[in-house]
Amino acid sequence: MVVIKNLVKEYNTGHGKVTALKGINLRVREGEIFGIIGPSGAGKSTLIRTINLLEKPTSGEIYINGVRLTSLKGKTLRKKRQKIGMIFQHFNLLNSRTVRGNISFPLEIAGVPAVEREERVERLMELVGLGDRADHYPSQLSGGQKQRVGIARALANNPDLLLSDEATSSLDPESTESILNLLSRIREEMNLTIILITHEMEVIKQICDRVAVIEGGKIIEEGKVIDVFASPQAPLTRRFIKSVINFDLSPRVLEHLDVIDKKEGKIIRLSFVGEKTHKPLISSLVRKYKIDANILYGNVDDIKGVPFGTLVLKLEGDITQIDRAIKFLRQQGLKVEVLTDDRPDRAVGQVQ
Ligand SMILES: Nc1ncnc2c1ncn2[C@@H]1O[C@H](COP(=O)(O)OP(=O)(O)OP(=O)(O)O)[C@@H](O)[C@H]1O
Repeated sequence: MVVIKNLVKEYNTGHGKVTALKGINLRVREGEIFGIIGPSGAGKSTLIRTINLLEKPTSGEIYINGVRLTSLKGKTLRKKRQKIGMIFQHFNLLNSRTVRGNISFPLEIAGVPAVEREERVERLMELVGLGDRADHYPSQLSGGQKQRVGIARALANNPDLLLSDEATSSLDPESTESILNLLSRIREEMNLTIILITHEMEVIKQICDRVAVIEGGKIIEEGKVIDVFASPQAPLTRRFIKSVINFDLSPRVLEHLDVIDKKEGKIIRLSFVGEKTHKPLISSLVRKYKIDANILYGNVDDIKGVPFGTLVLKLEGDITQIDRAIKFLRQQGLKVEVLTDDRPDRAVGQVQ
C-alpha cells in the first residue's frame, strides 16, 4: 500500500546540513497498523511528515497504492493528499470553531456540498463518540475528546491512509487506551491503513501489527510485533522492550547464578510465543532426560491476544543430559538463553 524507497531528508540550518533521514526503505501493507518507534531526534516526525509530502524529501520515492506521490504536483497532489488523514500530538484544532466546525473544515476545503457535509459530520461525530459535544469548543474538551475530534477530522474525506504523529503522547493512560481502541476499531470498520510514530513501546504492543525501529535516521530493525518482542536484535529495540517487559533478572535468580556449580547444573531463560505456552514441556523434559527443573521465575504477557512468556529454570543433574534437554527445547521452537554461560550482559542478554 505504501512503499518508501531510499528516502533521504536533509535540512539546511544556520549551522550547516542536518541529515534527518538517511535512506529509509519501508513497505506498509493495506489494512495494517504499522508502528515506527525511535528515541528523540531519530527522525520519526520527519519521516511521517514526508509520507504525505508535508515535508519535501531531498531524494527517494514514496508510492501510495502504486501512485508515485513524489512525482505529483499542484491539484493532482492536493487531491491525493485528501486521501491521507493525519492526527497530531497537540491535536491542531481550530479554537474558534466548535467540534462540528472542526470536523466540517476539511470537507469545506474539498468543496463537498453543504447537505452531504452535514450528514458526514454527524456520522463522524457518532463514530468517535462525540455526538453530544457537537457545539462545544476545543477549550471545553478533555485531551482525549480533542483527539477524537482530530480523528474525526482526519477521516472526513474517507482516507485510505491515516498518519498518526505521536497522537497519544499528551494523553493520560486512560485516554491513551481509549484512543488506541478507537484507532483499532476504525481500522476494522473503514479498512484503513494506519502508520503511527511513537516513542512508547506500550503503544506498539497494544495496537500495531508490525513495527520498525528508527535510530539516527535509519531503520535498524523491522518485523511483526510479536517476533520483535520475542527476539529483539538491536540493543535499542531491547531497551524499548524493557520498558514494557521486564528482562532483568531478579535478585533471587542472580543469587542462584552466583552459587550454582556449573558442573552439575545450568540456569536457562526460555521465551515462548503463542500455543507453545500451553504445552507441558517442562514435565516432559524432566521425564525424558531424568533431570531436575526448578522454576526460578515465570511471567506470561499478552501481545494482541498472543501469549508471550518468559521462564527462568534451574536445571540440575547429568550435564550431558542437561545439554540434550536444552537442544530439545530449541527443537521445540523455544528461544533458550543459557544464563550460566559467561556473557558480558546477562541482564538484558539477547535471546538465542
Ligand atoms: N525543520 C528542521 N530544521 C532543521 N533540522 C530539523 C528540522 N526538523 C527536524 N530537524 C532535525 O532532524 C532530526 C530528526 O528530527 P525529528 O523531529 O524528525 O525526530 P523525532 O524522532 O521526531 O524526534 P522527537 O521525538 O523529539 O520529536 C533532528 O536532528 C532534528 O534536530
